[in-house]
Amino acid sequence: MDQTEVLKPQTLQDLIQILHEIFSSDKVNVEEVQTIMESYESNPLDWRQYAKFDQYRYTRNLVDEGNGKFNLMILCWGEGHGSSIHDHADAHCFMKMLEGNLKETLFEWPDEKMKGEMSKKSERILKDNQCAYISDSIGLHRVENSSHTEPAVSLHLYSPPFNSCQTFDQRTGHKSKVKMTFWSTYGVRTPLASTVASQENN
Ligand SMILES: N[C@@H](CS(=O)O)C(=O)O
Ligand SMILES: [Fe+2]
Repeated sequence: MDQTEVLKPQTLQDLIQILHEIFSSDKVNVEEVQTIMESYESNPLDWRQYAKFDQYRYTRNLVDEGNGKFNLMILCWGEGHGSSIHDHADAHCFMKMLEGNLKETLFEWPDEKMKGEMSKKSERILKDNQCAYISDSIGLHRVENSSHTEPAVSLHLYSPPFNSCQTFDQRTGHKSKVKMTFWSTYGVRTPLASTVASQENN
């Protein structure tokens, strides 16, 4: 057993340091990462500086760039917020609950030749400190905070990092490529002006 497998991170900073050690090797052991992420007991004092919500949709807030090996981010889900059905660009995706609950619905990849309703594989509720794992070989998912009264906060690790993915229309299976952005980086809100300006220049 590696040393990292027996360490329990006491803080988010601790967890980040352990993740750096794990990912410095070329082979990722999915179970090891999942166990370490699950063993961190969420303390809002560790992460509240990153937890920035939007009124209309879930936000993605970058916490650490993992020496180029992974992106670690905090996602903030207001009441009723949810994602589209999407893939994960051939990356490993770990998703740990920091606060509240999220519903994850798994879907099969649609058959390119056959249009029609996408098939649901399963669904589950992710709760306190639980860490889920998904990759494109497992399938596609939609994530939702179905609570009308409680927000939810989750910690996501993607390796290798990516900034676009595909989203899918549940009724037809039709896919589109979307760019993903950060609402904040290292606790600082992404300037809106820079995005607007660069779009105007194109
Ligand atoms: N993969 C999604 C979040 S989730 O629904 O798993 C994202 O990075 O925005
Ligand atoms: Fe996802």
